[in-house]
Amino acid sequence: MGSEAVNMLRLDHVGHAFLGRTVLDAIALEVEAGELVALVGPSGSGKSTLAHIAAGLLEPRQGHVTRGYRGHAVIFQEPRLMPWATAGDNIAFGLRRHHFKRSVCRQKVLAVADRVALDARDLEKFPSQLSGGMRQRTAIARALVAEPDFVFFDEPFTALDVALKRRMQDIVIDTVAATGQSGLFITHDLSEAVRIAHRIVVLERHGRGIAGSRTVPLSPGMRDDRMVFETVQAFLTGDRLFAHVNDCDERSLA
Ligand SMILES: Nc1ncnc2c1ncn2[C@@H]1O[C@H](COP(=O)(O)OP(=O)(O)OP(=O)(O)O)[C@@H](O)[C@H]1O
Repeated sequence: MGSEAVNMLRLDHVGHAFLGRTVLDAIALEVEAGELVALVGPSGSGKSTLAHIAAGLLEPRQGHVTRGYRGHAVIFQEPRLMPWATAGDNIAFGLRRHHFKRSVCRQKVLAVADRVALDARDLEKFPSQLSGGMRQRTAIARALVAEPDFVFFDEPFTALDVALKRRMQDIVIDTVAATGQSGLFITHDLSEAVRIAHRIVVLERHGRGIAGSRTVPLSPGMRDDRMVFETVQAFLTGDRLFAHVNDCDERSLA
């Protein structure tokens, strides 16, 4: 990123506590235009809390959040679709603030559905008639339909199987490359972070602060499986910053 890069998101001295227990302390974080930053750390280290504060869903106890983007969307781990509306209407909900003509809405819904591999018949179905992956693709389409210039991803693919997870990651990689969108991607999966992000920010072992960050070599679309595997191994075995990333994660204890 050049020196002229614009901050799309900036957190200064952000702190938060729940029930008197400090979860985040003196957090400083920046995301530049066109940059996808992955935030990793063990379970309970405060990743979601940080993302929610950054997205304005939670007011921090201390510090400031500065947002340089025009519009953002949030994609959660669960699709959070309206069960009474079809997939097409759920996606169109993402356009509710824009007051487009019906025909324009329809065009935009079809175009974004195509990007996430949902066809016209899928769009007529209700969430209960869709598979888990289709529901999550619908949620992604709803987030992207209004073409936000910043997206918050809160562990969006954790519940998906490996093949589907990959496909979703490819959609994120392609969208960021094609639109110049920026984003903050929360994940506990270092391989996912290495595959999709420009830069990885690591939270401290017991949360609270940021331990450091690393730029991932090559642009996301250029990384093959071998490169991702070798980079993850190098981070885990040769870089102290990542020494605790897999610790204390209840998902790895199953
Ligand atoms: N609403 C809440 N009330 C009280 N404590 C909370 C609340 N939300 C989160 N916490 C606590 O704050 C800490 C950080 O939680 P957070 O969900 O941000 O971590 P995380 O890194 O995203 O974890 P995971 O990877 O398991 O989702 C945890 O100890 C959690 O129990």
